[in-house]
Amino acid sequence: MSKPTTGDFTKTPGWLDWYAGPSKPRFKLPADSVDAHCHVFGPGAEFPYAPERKYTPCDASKAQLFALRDHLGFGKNVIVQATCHGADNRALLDALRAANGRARGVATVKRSVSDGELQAMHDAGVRGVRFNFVKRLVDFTPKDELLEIAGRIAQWGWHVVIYFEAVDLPELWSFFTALPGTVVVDHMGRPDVSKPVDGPEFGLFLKFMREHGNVWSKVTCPERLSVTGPKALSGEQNAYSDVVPFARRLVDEFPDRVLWGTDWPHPNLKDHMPDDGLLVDFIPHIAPTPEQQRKLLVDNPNRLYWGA
Ligand SMILES: O=C(O)c1cc(C(=O)O)oc(=O)c1
Repeated sequence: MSKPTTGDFTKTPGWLDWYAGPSKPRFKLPADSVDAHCHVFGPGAEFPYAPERKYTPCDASKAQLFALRDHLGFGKNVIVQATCHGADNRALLDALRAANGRARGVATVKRSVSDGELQAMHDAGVRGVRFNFVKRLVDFTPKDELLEIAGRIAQWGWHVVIYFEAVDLPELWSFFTALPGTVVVDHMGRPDVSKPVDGPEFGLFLKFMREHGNVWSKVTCPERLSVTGPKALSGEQNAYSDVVPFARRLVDEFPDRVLWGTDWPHPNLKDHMPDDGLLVDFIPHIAPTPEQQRKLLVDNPNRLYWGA
């Protein structure tokens, strides 16, 4: 793979670039596996970062993403609009159009988006919108605007992706449970994995999924959630073992409503950048059986994003 570039923008101080030269995973992904959470950044010279962004990344182009897909052994990608592009979805749409049907997208839109723009996004492969409640990433959007968007996108059969911190779930509960259609949670609702998996915080998330059959979860981002590691570097085959019980609980209890993705190029990591090959080797720890692996990597994402 090529190396990350800086483009015309100055990166946020301390920015960690994606890992160049990831290892080949030992875990062999089933045929037609989907990396169901990843991003493209710019390149900034072609697709400028949004003025309202909270960070400036290194570039992470569609060609680099597709090279990683092929290297790791995925068949397809779901590309999620990154907050550094705000509601300007041009980089996302460009990547989707270049993917020859091998990528779907999740966009970020404002109330001012027209039906014609939504249709063009659908034609390019967008199948959802992302609502972000992580305060370090976005400014607040009024809930009535989000509900209006959620109502409009239903015409195209799209779903809503939500990103929030576990501590904020109680306050967001009534809004989330009022959302129509399928709702996909990013990164397991960001549990504090130093708390018990059977404790009240993760218990509330489990209740959310148990009581609402329309709610799915990405069992992603161990590199973000882990407190004690070990890190996915230097050939480590048991990376992020403190995150395993949380992800495994979701895969065990909701095998038909979980998705997995790399989260490449891993925005805003502070401590280290994982080797994406070793991240793939995390999968059999959270989905030990071939049936769980097939649902997580093949059946669920293909059903949700390709209608298969
Ligand atoms: O935790 C994060 O910093 C993060 C940021 C973004 C984004 O900026 O879109 O997306 C993610 O999935 C995770």
